[in-house]
Amino acid sequence: MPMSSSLRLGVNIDHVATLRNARGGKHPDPVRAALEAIAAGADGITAHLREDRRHIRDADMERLKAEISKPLNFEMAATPDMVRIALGVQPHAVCLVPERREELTTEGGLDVVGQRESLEPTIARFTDAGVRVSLFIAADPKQIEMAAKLKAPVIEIHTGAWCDAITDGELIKAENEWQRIAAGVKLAKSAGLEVHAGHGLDYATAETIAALPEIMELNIGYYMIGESLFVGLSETVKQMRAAMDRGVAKRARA
Ligand SMILES: CC(=O)[C@@H](O)[C@H](O)COP(=O)(O)O
Ligand SMILES: NCC(=O)COP(=O)(O)O
Repeated sequence: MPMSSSLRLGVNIDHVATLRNARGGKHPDPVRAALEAIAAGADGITAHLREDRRHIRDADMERLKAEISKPLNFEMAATPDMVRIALGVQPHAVCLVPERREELTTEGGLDVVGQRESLEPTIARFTDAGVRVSLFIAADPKQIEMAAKLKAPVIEIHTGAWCDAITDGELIKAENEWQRIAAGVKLAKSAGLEVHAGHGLDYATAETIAALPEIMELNIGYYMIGESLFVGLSETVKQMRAAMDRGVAKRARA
């Protein structure tokens, strides 16, 4: 079995839809991208149905559910309308994320401490419907402890601040963010949570974070879709998988 079998790669195809929507037509098709990513070795597909529908649309989610052979991770804000849509699609999992309409991208983690009362029944509804719930949170001990109390089986740690600090050359900030992530994933695992991570990852950061033995899944999109313009999506999936393998190999030596 390849080393990376313990670390799943979820490919986020949102930004194929961004490109499609730029001309209002059907090309490029995010479902075709999902099928190609799976053929190249992705373990699952992630797609974010934003309230403003800036990229993925309702019909994309329905087609993804019908056409892909691997688990669909449906990212969404925990609003009543989105809960209704997701329950209709019946994905393998939902990942509850914060959303602000004016943001360029998902800027931070969900405040599960502040939103405890509204999240509790939402998590229960999905759990009762057989849909796994993941909470997209910062690597903050209070948020992680609350996620465990809310009985969500999975958390996804928001890696955006760490990745941005690296890109911006802010080395002290990057190191602080990394220490927070490394401590957070340990705490989460010890609290019984399955730990995923994602946002802003590229080959180098995916390799680094893959070395943390607590992490079971990485969800990666924007960088991969960008890279695929140059080398194709299949090759990008293979290169990302190779980067993750290199990280997982470091687990064994740690
Ligand atoms: C929640 C998350 O990290 C991804 O869905 C990411 O947000 C990709 O979509 P956007 O670029 O629209 O934020
Ligand atoms: N949940 C994170 C995700 O799906 C991908 O984020 P990004 O790689 O597009 O930033």
